[in-house]
Amino acid sequence: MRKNIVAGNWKMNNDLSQTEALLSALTNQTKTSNAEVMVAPTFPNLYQAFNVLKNTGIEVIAQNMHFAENGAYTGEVSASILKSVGVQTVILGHSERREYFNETDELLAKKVDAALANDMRVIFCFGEELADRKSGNEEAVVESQIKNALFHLEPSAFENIILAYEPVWAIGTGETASPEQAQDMHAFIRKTLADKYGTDIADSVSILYGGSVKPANAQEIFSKPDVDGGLIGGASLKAEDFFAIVNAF
Ligand SMILES: O=C[C@H](O)COP(=O)(O)O
Repeated sequence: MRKNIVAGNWKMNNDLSQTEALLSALTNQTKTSNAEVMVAPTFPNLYQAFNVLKNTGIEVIAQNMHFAENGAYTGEVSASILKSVGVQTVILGHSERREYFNETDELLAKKVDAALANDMRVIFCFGEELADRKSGNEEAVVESQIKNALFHLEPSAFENIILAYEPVWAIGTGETASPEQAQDMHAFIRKTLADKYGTDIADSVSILYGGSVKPANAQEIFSKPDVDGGLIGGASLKAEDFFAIVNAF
C-alpha cells in the first residue's frame, strides 16, 4: 500500500547556523499525521542533519547525485558517498536541475539506475512548463518525462520509486495548481504507470505534488485520492509551516 509522504526540499538555502536553527526547530514539532517526513538540506549540512534528527523519525535525504560511482567529476557527489553518511533517498529530476543544469531525461535515467543499484529510494520529479499547459500539452510532456527516464525499469524497481509532479509554473511562484488540476494529473500519471506495469504497481507508487504548497492549501490538495503527499520548497524552511503541512493529512 502506498504511503503518504511530505518532503521538504531546502534547495540552496541555509548556512550551517541557519540549518542548525531549523533542525532544532524541527525537533520541537509534533507529528499528528501518518505521513512519512523527509528533509533535504544542502550537501555540506547533511551530516549535521543526521546528527540532530536521529531518533526523530524525520529522514534526511539528498537533493541530487551523480550517476558515476566515483572518479574525476569535480563538484559532484555519488550514491555511495551519500550512503556513507546515511542518505537512503535522493531527489532526482527537479525542474531546477533540468533548467539550470541541463539535466535531460536520458541523464536522469542513468541517475535513477545508479541510485537503485545502490539500494536507494528515488523521488523522481517531473512536470510541464506554463507554455505546455497553455497549449494543452501537459499530459504529453509528463508522459514523455516518465517514459524516457523510468520505463526501462523492471516492475520491482518501483518499490523504491516515489514520483513528484511539479508543474514548473507553480514552483516558487505562489501560484498553486488547483486541487482538481493536481488530481487530474496524478490520475493520469497513475494510469500511465498502470498501462505499462499494471494496476497493482500503479496503485502502490506514492505520487507527491509540489508547487507552492502552504499550510493554507495543503489539506485540500492532500484530500485528493491520487495525491499522496507533497514536495515542499519555500514552506519547508519554517518548521511550524512545514509541520502544519505534514499534519494536513
Ligand atoms: O522541491 C520543491 C518544489 O520545487 C516546490 O517549491 P515551492 O514549494 O517553493 O513552490
